[in-house]
Amino acid sequence: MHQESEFQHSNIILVGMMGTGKTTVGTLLAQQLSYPLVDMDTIIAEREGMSVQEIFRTKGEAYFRDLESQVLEEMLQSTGQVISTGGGCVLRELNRAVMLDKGMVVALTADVDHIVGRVAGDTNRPLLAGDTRERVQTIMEERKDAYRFAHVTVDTSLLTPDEVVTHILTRYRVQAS
Ligand SMILES: Nc1ncnc2c1ncn2[C@@H]1O[C@H](COP(=O)(O)OP(=O)(O)OP(=O)(O)O)[C@@H](O)[C@H]1O
Ligand SMILES: O=C(O)C1=C[C@@H](O)[C@@H](O)[C@H](O)C1
Ligand SMILES: [Mg+2]
Repeated sequence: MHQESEFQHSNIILVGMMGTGKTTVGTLLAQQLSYPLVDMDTIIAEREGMSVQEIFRTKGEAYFRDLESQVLEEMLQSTGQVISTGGGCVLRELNRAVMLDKGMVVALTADVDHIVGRVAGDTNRPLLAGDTRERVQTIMEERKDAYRFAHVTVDTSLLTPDEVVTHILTRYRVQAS
C-alpha cells in the first residue's frame, strides 16, 4: 500500500560534499524525469563569465557565497526542477531554510576514500588545492553537521550513479505507508 509522496512534482535539491555526485546524479535524474537540470556552479560560472576556480581566485570566496545564495533563491522560485547545488551551499542557515521549503532535499554522502578517488586529478575545485586527502578530511570534519538537515540521505560510496537515482526516485514518487 502506497500513498502519493508529499514531494511529487516539487524540486529535487541535491546537496553534499564535493565528489559525492551531485552533478552526475542530477543530470541522470533530470533526464529520467524530463525536468530541467539546474547546476548552480554552472549557472554561477556562466553569469560571471569565468570558472568557479577563477571566481574564487579573483573575487574571493565571500563574493562567490553571496552569488550562490542569490542564485539559489532565484532558482527556487520555480518548481519541477532538479537542482545540483555547490558543495558549500549548505553553509548558510538561510540557504538551508529556503531549500527545505522549496523541495525534497537529498544529501549525497560518500566516505573519504571514495571522494578522493573521484576528485583526484581534477583541478576545478579550489578548496581542494594541495593535499587532496587532507583537504577532503578537513572539510568533511568542518561540515559534518551541515548536511544533516536534508529530508533524505543517500550514501553513494558503493552505489553507481544509476543506483543513487533509483533510491531518490523511490522516495520522490511514493512514500511507503
Ligand atoms: N556513485 C558514483 N560512483 C562512482 N563515481 C561517481 C559516482 N558519482 C559521481 N562519480 C564520479 O565522481 C566525480 C565527481 O562527481 P560530480 O562532479 O558529480 O560531483 P559533485 O558532487 O557535483 O562535486 P562538486 O561539489 O565539486 O560539484 C565524477 O568523475 C563522477 O563521474
Ligand atoms: O564545497 C564547496 O565549498 C564548493 C563546492 C563546489 O561545488 C563549488 O561550489 C566550489 O568549488 C565550492
Ligand atoms: Mg557538481
